[in-house]
Amino acid sequence: MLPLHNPALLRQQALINGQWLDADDGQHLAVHKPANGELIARVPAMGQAETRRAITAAAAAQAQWKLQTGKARSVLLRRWYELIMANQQDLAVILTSEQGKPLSEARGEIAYAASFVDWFADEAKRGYGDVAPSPQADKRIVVLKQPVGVAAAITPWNFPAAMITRKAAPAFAAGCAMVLKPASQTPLTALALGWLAEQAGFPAGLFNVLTGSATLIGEVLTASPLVRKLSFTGSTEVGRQLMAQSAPTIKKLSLELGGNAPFIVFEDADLDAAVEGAMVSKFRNAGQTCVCANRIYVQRAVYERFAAKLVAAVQALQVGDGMAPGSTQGPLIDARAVAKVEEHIADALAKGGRLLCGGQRHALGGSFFEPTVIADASPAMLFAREETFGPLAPLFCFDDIDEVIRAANDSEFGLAGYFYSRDLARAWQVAEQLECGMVGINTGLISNEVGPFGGIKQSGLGREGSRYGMDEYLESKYLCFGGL
Ligand SMILES: NC(=O)C1=CN([C@@H]2O[C@H](COP(=O)(O)OP(=O)(O)OC[C@H]3O[C@@H](n4cnc5c(N)ncnc54)[C@H](OP(=O)(O)O)[C@@H]3O)[C@@H](O)[C@H]2O)C=CC1
Ligand SMILES: O=C(O)CCCC(=O)O
Repeated sequence: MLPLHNPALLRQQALINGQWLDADDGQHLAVHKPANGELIARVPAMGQAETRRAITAAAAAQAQWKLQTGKARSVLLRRWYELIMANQQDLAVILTSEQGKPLSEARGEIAYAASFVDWFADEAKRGYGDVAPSPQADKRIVVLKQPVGVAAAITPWNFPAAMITRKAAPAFAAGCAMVLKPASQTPLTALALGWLAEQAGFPAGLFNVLTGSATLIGEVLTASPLVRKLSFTGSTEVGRQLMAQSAPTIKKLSLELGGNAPFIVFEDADLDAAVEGAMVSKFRNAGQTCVCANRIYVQRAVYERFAAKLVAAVQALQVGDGMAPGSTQGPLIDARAVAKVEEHIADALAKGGRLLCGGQRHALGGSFFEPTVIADASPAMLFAREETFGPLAPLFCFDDIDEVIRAANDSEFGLAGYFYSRDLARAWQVAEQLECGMVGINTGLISNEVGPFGGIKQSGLGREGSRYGMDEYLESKYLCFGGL
């Protein structure tokens, strides 16, 4: 039993058209605690028929929802926000139990998730169009913003709350309905958010949460002509596949995919601040974040000093069950994640990497892993190309700015990049030249509801959060008034 003030938040049925349901065939998925493998709950393994019903319900709900004023939609979103924050502790307990991150981080994620609902409760009132000056005297040109229709969302396990609200809140604000398929490892936070939306007064069918087979649900969502928008956060491989599956129905797409963020420390940087930034960027959520620093480049003059300071900070991390007081790094999500970190470490050590700390599975067993730092990293190593998605910080050494920019941009990914420098001219130069959608300058934490989150190259399409986030759920309709 989870220690919840409100046990009703622990839902073990899926939400379709305002009803809490089991799968048609009664099949379930088990949800386990990554910290110790304990069974927490079972959720329905929904399939194709249930997905079709959810889409039909969403289409019916959307036909009414789009007629509401932005102000009316804003009121419901604000209620949802308030309920999420009122239940912050319970939601964090559910999140930590199924995902593993420390409870303090989970509380932070719930507040972060809620911030998108708060933000888009305001934006709901601002679906402005345009009036363009006409090139002909007898015409007037007006652009209306209209909701795209039914939106589907497929979300990952690493941020089980925030990746949902970052999609759902702008969708509802814009006048769309949603069918959500959360990650199978973390469905409970999603279902709890669905229940709170219901408590907030969302009409039946507006927000449907389907747990179950990714391929079966994904196939129906992408094939359906009623679904006009798909927003996905997850691996580049699955994103590419969903993009192909969405091609026959030409859906509007938002894809927030993998990253391989460079984190650059110039010799004029405030080294203590850079270490602090590297810690938050690299080790937040045990390194399982798409915007995590994956390659840390340090200028030669400060390389060893930075390395020593980073190792001291890493050795102060407390690995443990996320529910245990004082834990600052929980377990990795599963054995596959541990195997990937091990593969990257073994590869680096075989190619001349120098292990400064960590490097092993943690004595706690299961999927706990020691936070690790490897020096003398080189471009031949796997982490130079692939995201590790774990608590491994590789340190590359560089001499000059052109060399480091070339190295940083030598990636198929382009999500986030970070650098530390006190030189203003250099800051502009590097910020402009890094090939990525987001740049942290003298900070390792760029995520908030106000900044546009998203990548370039194979890191994806579109932007989430911010004043741009609602555009992803809106179409522009051009009206040409003639004969005036
Ligand atoms: N950009 C990011 O934020 C994330 C990046 N990743 C990267 O991806 C790697 C693998 O993680 P993983 O969890 O496997 O990521 P996936 O991309 O496989 O999973 C993300 C979501 O997509 C769903 N999904 C998986 N396959 C399909 C499919 N064929 N059709 C429709 N939906 C699908 C998953 O469902 P289900 O859980 O049911 O399989 C989940 O809801 C990580 O190591 C990391 O490198 C992972 C998560 C987030
Ligand atoms: O890793 C991700 O999938 C999303 C990034 C979390 C954040 O918003 O910072």
